[in-house]
Amino acid sequence: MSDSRRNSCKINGSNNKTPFLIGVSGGTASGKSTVCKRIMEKLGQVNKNQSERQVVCISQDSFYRDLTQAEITKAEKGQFNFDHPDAFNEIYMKETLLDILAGKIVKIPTYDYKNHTLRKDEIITIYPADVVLFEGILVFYFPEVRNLFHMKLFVDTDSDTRLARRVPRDINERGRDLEQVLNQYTNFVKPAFEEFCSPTKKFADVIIPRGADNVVAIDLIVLHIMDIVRGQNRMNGIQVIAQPKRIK
Ligand SMILES: Nc1ncnc2c1ncn2[C@@H]1O[C@H](COP(=O)(O)OP(=O)(O)O)[C@@H](O)[C@H]1O
Ligand SMILES: Nc1ccn([C@@H]2O[C@H](COP(=O)(O)O)[C@@H](O)[C@H]2O)c(=O)n1
Repeated sequence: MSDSRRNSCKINGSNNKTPFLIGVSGGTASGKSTVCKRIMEKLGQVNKNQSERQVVCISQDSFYRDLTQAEITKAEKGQFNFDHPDAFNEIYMKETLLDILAGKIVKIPTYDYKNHTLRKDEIITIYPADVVLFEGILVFYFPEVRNLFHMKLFVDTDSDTRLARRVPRDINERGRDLEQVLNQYTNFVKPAFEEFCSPTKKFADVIIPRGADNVVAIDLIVLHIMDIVRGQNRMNGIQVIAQPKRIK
């Protein structure tokens, strides 16, 4: 990220500052969303509505590409590879992040895991924020996306734990059955993690072992975010809710 991109820029006649953009990657069910939630909680953002938030979180799943009918039929049998980079719309992802960095208001569809489609009727509006978290399995895979982040976090949770979390989540929340979840995991999720996601760990600035359980790491990250945002004189509404314990 060049210094010029970090600095204030003039968009639509008003002075907007570039949000601090944080990428959060890690394998499926490693705790990416939970880590983002903890960061937002500690920055006092959770009980605010979207337009008032100074810290917002976006999922890479909103950038899955539209599937053909034949691909949807495969997906319904657990035979479509959602863990391969080709499953994503890289251009839309990059352009959206560039718009966010330019201080524009962006509208992003939510993702419907039951039907394998983007929910164009359920749109999240992202208003200019001080800090934007972008989480997903392959957020560091695409170089032009990766290079946009000011800070890169990798949530490192062992694969047994991740599978043990994914099975009940996919059955209870994503409308899958056990056989489908295990087949998809064995045929696509695990091999793609090893080929595409795990190698991107080397790009991370901070690796968070054990995800949201790692309170020390999350507190340090929150303090760093505070320092950066404060240094840019952009502390409009952020306040730290939980200060880390100091060593006496
Ligand atoms: N530290 C944790 N301890 C226990 N369960 C967790 C923990 N972190 C996440 N989970 C659970 O595991 C599942 C996946 O977590 P999530 O944060 O959504 O992962 P990801 O965003 O990486 O897919 C969710 O059901 C979540 O509640
Ligand atoms: N229609 C879909 C789309 C994605 N997946 C799986 O979701 C995983 C990514 O989300 P996490 O919250 O687990 O990071 C990814 O591993 C895909 O396999 C899906 O099953 N169906």
